[in-house]
Amino acid sequence: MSKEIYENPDLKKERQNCPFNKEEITHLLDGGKEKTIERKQLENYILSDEQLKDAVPMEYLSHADKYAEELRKACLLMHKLADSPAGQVPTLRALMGAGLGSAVLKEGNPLALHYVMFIPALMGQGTIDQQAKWLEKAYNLNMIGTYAQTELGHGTFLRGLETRATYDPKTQEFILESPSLTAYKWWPGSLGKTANYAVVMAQLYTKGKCEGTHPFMVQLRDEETHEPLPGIVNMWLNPVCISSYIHYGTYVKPTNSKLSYATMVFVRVVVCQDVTTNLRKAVTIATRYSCVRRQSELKPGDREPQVMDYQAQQNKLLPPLAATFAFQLAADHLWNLYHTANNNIEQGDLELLPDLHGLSCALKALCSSEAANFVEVCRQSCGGHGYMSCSNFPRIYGQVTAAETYEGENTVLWLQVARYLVKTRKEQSGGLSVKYLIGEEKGPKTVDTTLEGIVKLYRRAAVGLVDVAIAELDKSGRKGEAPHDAWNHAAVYLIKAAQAHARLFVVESFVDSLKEGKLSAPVRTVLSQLCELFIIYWLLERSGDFFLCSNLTKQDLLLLNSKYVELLAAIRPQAVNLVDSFDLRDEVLNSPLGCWDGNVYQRLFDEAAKSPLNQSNVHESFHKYLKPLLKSNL
Ligand SMILES: CCCCCCCCCCC/C=C/C(=O)SCCNC(=O)CCNC(=O)[C@H](O)C(C)(C)COP(=O)(O)OP(=O)(O)OC[C@H]1O[C@@H](n2cnc3c(N)ncnc32)[C@H](O)[C@@H]1OP(=O)(O)O
Ligand SMILES: Cc1cc2nc3c(=O)[nH]c(=O)nc-3n(C[C@H](O)[C@H](O)[C@H](O)COP(=O)(O)OP(=O)(O)OC[C@H]3O[C@@H](n4cnc5c(N)ncnc54)[C@H](O)[C@@H]3O)c2cc1C
Repeated sequence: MSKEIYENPDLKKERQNCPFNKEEITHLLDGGKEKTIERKQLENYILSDEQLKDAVPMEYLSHADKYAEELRKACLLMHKLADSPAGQVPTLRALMGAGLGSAVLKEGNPLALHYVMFIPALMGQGTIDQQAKWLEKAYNLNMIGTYAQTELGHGTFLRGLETRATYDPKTQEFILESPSLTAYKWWPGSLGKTANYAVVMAQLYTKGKCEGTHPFMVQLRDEETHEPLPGIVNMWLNPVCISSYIHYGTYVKPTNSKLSYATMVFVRVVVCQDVTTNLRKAVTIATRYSCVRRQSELKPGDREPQVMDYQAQQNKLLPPLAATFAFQLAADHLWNLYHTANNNIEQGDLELLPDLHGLSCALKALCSSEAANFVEVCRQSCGGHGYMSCSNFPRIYGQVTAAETYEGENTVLWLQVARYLVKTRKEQSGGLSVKYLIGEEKGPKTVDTTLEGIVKLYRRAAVGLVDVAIAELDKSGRKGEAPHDAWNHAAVYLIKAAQAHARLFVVESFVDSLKEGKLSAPVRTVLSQLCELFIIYWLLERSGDFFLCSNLTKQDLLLLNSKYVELLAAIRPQAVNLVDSFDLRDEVLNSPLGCWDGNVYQRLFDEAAKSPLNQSNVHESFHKYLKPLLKSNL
């Protein structure tokens, strides 16, 4: 007789009479029906392998054992690549980030940097000959690389990196050295124990002149023994300059000195998608749990309600739910810009490089910071159980907050965006992502609170805040301040302008995607409600920006607040159906709170029982420490 599949009755009720086709949203998020089929086949292929399952929860292993266990599984995954039903590239993409990969490698993939930074650096900056020499070796895993840029003393200020690569024309070699403790490469993933090669960013010196930071291929460890090569600690020999600009001993300047930063741009684009995947996990866990959890008393004398029925809980969870769609659609637009810009750059056309740099900085900073805030709200919305390690919130939060720092610390990236906006506004130039700075909203500044009217408010705020920042810079200039001082003293305004620019891009991506998308009426309805909820939410959160730059009134704000709470109530009944549409398997969620069947309490209990401390009634430490204390009559 088939085993009855348990489904929490409340979740079961939530799923009845869903007014839209969940699979249609799944296909939209996957990029089409075929992609969904491919993803599910790959998930089955990976998650059915018993050797990839953890014998004990990772949190109970030592640091060294965690590393060894993750490396064991990472290597096993690489062996499985060849037979993957989805092909190598889609499989690698799925295994590197917060999705399928995190279901197997819960503490992180020791080989991630090899694929996410080392190989892209070779592809983006290596010469044809260098690619011929190294790419096949890297793809065949005959070498494991990392991307070593950050030093103990410098991570942000690349022009301040201390590692030097001095070209010796006699031997036609580069001597790499870390001249000081603060020059030691620090932070690069896999550098400690896994990688035997690295792309090292170093200041290139030739003929006594510093030509700025350039990438170098450096062998770190013996390919057989894995022992660090002699002198690897503070003097690295025999590196090779990647995309060498040394031609017969003479340095030839690249067409754009920032092309050596291209790998970072690529990862910033990828990070937007990855933090969105993590946010989707957090929202799914919190939403399902909030429909299983019953607590307190809403109507006196009634049964304890599902906590999702509190407006306060909806206010916590529905904006992040909407954000997962907003960030996904914006990341898709950015990805398309990346491909267009990269294809142009390969033809020598660098025109889109500033747009790509500006937008990738803006979106990486916005998606990572907003996702981090939203993940924490999701964690808090689950009360004490959200605080448990097994809830998976601590791990998700750690991964998303890391993205606020790596690949360019967010504040620094916001200032890069501001630099790009100020320059664009002043030159009335700029391409794709600042089109509205040129064609700013003309006409009366009256406010209408329709979707189109709200988008116009975002445009006014984006342009207006750039103009406020420029006015601050000009005011400082008139007081005789040097440009760098004026820039520093306008930082608060500059960052506000950059953030408003990023939010406008996300809002327009969401609205445009719904306009252009071939969606069924029911899906369009629910996604339009999420879109309107999200853009009103952000407006209410940042109302000061809008008061500063438009004729928004107190009445308008009260009207928008009423619209907001109406939308909370309208979307509430579809919350579980929307997160079900993400189609995230329990193994990917890796949380008793978010499991599809809602069997939360039994799974929490089973997780607690796995703790080593719960394998005996009295831990040995009692006899060593506590018992003597109890007897000591202090
Ligand atoms: C499916 C897979 C999922 C994977 C999941 C993700 C896993 C990710 C793992 C990542 C691990 C982490 C890796 C790292 O952290 S690697 C190290 C990252 N470090 C950084 O990002 C450093 C940040 N700092 C910088 O980028 C630069 O120092 C900074 C831009 C801040 C300043 O550089 P610089 O001082 O040289 O430049 P200026 O500010 O003076 O500007 C000069 C002009 O150059 C333009 N510019 C600057 N950067 C770029 C760029 N990257 N591309 C293009 N153009 C650039 C800038 O706009 C100026 O132009 P104008 O003169 O025209 O204004
Ligand atoms: C999980 C993780 C993985 C990483 N992986 C790698 C890797 O694989 N390879 C690699 O090379 N690096 C890696 N890094 C390092 C990462 O790239 C750096 O930490 C990051 O670039 C920030 O630089 P920093 O640490 O020097 O911070 P700092 O720049 O020292 O930041 C400290 C403070 O100074 C502020 N600040 C700095 N400059 C300015 C400015 N111009 N204006 C205003 N404020 C400023 C910052 O906003 C911040 O508040 C990783 C980091 C993390 C957390």
